[in-house]
Amino acid sequence: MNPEEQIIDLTNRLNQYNFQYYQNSISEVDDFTFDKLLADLTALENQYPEFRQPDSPTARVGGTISKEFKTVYHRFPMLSLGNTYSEEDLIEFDKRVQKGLNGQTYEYICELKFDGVALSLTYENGVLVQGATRGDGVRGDDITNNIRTIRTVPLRIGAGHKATHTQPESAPAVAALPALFEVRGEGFLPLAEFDRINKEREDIGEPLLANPRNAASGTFKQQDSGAVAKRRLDCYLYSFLSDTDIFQTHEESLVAMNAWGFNVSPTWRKCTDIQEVMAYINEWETKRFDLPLGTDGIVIKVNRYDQQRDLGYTAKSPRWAIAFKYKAMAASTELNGIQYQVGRTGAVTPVALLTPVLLAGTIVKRASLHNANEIERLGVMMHDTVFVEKGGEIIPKITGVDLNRRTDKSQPIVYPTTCPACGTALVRKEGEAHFYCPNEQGCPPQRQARFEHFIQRRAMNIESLGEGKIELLIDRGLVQTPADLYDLKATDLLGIEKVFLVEETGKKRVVSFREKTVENILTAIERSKSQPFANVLFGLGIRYVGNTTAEKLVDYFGSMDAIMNATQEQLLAVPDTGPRIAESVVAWFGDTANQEFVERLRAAGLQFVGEKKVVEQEGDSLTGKTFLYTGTFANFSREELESRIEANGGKLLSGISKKLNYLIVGENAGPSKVEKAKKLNVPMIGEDEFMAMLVV
Ligand SMILES: NC(=O)c1ccc[n+]([C@@H]2O[C@H](COP(=O)([O-])OP(=O)(O)OC[C@H]3O[C@@H](n4cnc5c(N)ncnc54)[C@H](O)[C@@H]3O)[C@@H](O)[C@H]2O)c1
Ligand SMILES: [Zn+2]
Repeated sequence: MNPEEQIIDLTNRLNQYNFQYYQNSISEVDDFTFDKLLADLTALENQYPEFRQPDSPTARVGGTISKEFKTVYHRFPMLSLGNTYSEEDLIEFDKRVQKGLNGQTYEYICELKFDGVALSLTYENGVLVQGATRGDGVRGDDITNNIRTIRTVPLRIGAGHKATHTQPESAPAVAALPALFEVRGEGFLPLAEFDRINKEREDIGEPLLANPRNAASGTFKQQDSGAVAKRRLDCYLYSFLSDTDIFQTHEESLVAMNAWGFNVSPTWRKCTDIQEVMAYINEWETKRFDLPLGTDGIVIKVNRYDQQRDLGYTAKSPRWAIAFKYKAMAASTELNGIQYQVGRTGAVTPVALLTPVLLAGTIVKRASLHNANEIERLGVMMHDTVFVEKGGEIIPKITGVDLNRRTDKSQPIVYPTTCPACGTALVRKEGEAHFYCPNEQGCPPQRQARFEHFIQRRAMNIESLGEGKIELLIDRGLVQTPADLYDLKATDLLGIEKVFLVEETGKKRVVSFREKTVENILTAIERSKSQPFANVLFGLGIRYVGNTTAEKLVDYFGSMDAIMNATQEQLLAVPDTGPRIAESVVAWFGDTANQEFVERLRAAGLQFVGEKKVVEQEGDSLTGKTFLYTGTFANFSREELESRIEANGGKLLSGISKKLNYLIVGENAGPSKVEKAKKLNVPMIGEDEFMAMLVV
């Protein structure tokens, strides 16, 4: 390729990566590769400015705005940051700052570079009035409703908010706040929350989220803020902007924001020279893994605002700041074996067993390999030397094979064709990454996991049976299915015990049923009979039926019998229920073993009817008509709108199809829905027209 072709090629590739990253929350390459390509393009453009493309990613903030949200213009542009992976570049940056400031003294503030999504929050008279994404830097998406779900974001400043941590310096009083100001920060999904969501997804058979950053970005872009609230997003604020300057330095603004109740990470530090910056970088290289969120580097900012102004901006980023990015922590070690774990839904997950190696401060012995495709993609063989990396995630992953160190010892990995636990031939459905053991009733790990699912707090809440006790009951033949729990008697349990060998530590652990334990367990089992129906439905362990779906099904159908007898068609009418869920529910209740299981639970006295907000029939003016809505309404909340539709005999559909009779269009309607409705000639009505239909 000649330089021009190279420039065009790089421009197109980077624009495509940007599009996937910002629009679809997908990383097609890792950040290091992306940054390297961008640096290559910058160098080429400097050398051959005549070939530079008008849509070059080197001069623009990478994001875009989306059609689903209202577009808002930023009062102050939201820029990117220059970045580097090397200390030499940092020294260069420091020299540029020194030169730019003509010999004045200066200080830096170092902060962690939080790996999430840039957010801008606008406050008017102390009240949060707008929350937006960075978008293309000039315009962003208005995601105020989603940002309001973040508990640490104050909706009003000054009213009863406390600093998240104490700082020695004194901060200005809230009274000093200008009537209009903006704070900026990084929205993120805490690692523990990311883990929790993925466990839950694994539990109900959903594909796992790739990493916390992309998960956060995807979550902020969801239309349903109720769903957003369920993922406990968080946000660290790191910048304050207003028309009138109330601070002289960045440091003052951090201290004040914290004092006013904004969530400011306490990890920042003032550094008087670049050596101190280096020390900060070294200190946080491994310490950052103890933080509750993913970080990918540190940000260095000139402290004084007047000096920031003197240094100014490029088209894309401030000259007074730079990001130093850590290369992903990698280590190489030998792959000794693969453990194939069978989950509750029968999905087989390979886990790599490694020669223990030190990585980012912890000893790593296991790494995730996801599925058979991943093994193939990596081209990894048994006894290969592999690279393990710790990125934003908690579990390290294998990122590649050191082919230079492959020897005759390396053996192809033969993916099992039968279940490692029960020997049944594995199956793989079209379009699925996992192999499954279809022996749902008889496969021991599946059975065990079904119990664990059933007893969890959000299902039947019999957690006193956790930690090896279920295993023991199964072992002794006391229970086969969770329904058997309801037949247990004190005399069955008293005195049984088992000694487990804990693999990790090599120590023994005794699980025994003493009098007190037995009493607790039986009480919890008895109490579980009054757990709400939605918990029971979730506890059944139907694939794809998580908590939220269970609640929606219960709200819609009201009883177990109605759900058992529902056709796919009827299930599809439940809000947010697609064909995948509908099929899975019908298939599950069609199985005779499952039917018997359900009947035994009924006999045991579990709740089979929803504490239904019984929709009181108001009339039948909407009978036979189907509805869907988009946007927000002056007279109804979403819930009210839904119940009014039902109360008047109408049906809510989950998506736009030819079957839809009316799309009710509110304020801030989703343009994609409107477009689709137009395409399919679905009549669109406003709130007033809908209200008129109710009265008829
Ligand atoms: N893998 C991919 O396909 C892909 C594609 C596009 C972008 N990217 C990654 O994203 C980067 C570009 O994104 P960018 O333009 O947002 O730049 P950036 O993420 O490197 O830096 C700017 C951002 O840093 C964030 N930030 C975190 N902590 C901060 C702090 N303490 N102070 C100030 N800002 C802080 C802010 O959100 C800010 O917008 C690339 O360098 C690349 O690493 C990756
Ligand atoms: Zn099996």
